[in-house]
Amino acid sequence: MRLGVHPATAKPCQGIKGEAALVQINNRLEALREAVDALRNGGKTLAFVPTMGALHEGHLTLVREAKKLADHVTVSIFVNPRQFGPNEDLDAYPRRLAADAALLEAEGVDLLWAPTVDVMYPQGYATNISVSGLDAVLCGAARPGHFDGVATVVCKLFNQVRPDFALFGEKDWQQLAIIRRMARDLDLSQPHVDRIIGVPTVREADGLAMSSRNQYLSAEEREQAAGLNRAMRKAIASIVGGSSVASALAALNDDVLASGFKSIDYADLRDAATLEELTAYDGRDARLLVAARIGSARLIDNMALA
Ligand SMILES: Nc1ncnc2c1ncn2[C@@H]1O[C@H](COP(=O)(O)OP(=O)(O)OP(=O)(O)O)[C@@H](O)[C@H]1O
Ligand SMILES: CC(C)(CO)[C@@H](O)C(=O)[O-]
Ligand code: BAL
Repeated sequence: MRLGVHPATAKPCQGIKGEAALVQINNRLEALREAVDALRNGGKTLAFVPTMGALHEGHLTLVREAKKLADHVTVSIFVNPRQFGPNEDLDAYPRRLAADAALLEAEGVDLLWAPTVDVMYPQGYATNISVSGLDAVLCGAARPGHFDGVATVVCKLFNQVRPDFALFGEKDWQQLAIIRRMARDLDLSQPHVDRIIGVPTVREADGLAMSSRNQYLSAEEREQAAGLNRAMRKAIASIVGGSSVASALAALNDDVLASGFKSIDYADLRDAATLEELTAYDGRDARLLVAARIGSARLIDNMALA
């Protein structure tokens, strides 16, 4: 297969076997618009998977689900500076556009949008989207401004790509809740909030949630990192089995630290939709959400209670 890289034009090209190749647009918004119009021609539907690249099976699962939902699939790769804090890993974040494009082409993705920072935030850019309330807890508390950056870039990406469906991983549960809230509050129609689809977390064989940031782990840390999900499953079993939430979370803290993590940002039981903190489990749709640091990585995970 051969990639069709078209920074300045939106015309699809043919792969060497005659199949439509991935069209990659690195820059021009006008070219993106033309490519999107071409895909939508004749009433065809479009599903969109926004990413920051360094693609793994979690991302590719979103792509495969997207293909089931719509005629065409667009993926974006953009490491969004506005969602990184001043001391976070913006510079270290893995970037490997060519390898990512090859993976997407092999999955039959139609269009890859990989804008530069200047295209996304040109000189004079001044607008911020803030989803208040949902962004004050969990990762929002630990990473001030992070979800403003996410909401802002996702809103821009939605306007650029104008998809019928957008797919996000449940691994980033709070992000998904915030994006749905934004889509509802702003009356977005492309996509409509009901077409923002959450895809269950894809895990390694030992339970670790796949994440681009797992690459920061040494071999020893990678083994230890499995302790996070193990401790979560134990805590869930103990809450569902009747233990108090406080005692289950205290044991989870101990277990996660004992497995090699150096600190825990949060470990909470929360209402799955409102993210309200739950001090007792009353049978509602609840999630256990955890963020913890190991080596130079900050890993997150969440699971349903039932
Ligand atoms: N293990 C996974 N299972 C399902 N979806 C995932 C998984 N990992 C990431 N995603 C989803 O892929 C999309 C793009 O995520 P992103 O590019 O930030 O990757 P990531 O692996 O989450 O990276 P990070 O290390 O920044 O958390 C998001 O919707 C995210 O929730
Ligand atoms: C949704 C997203 C692509 C916005 O930059 C990012 O937060 C991510 O990859 O989860
Ligand atoms: N997948 C979450 C993006 C971030 O941590 O910035």
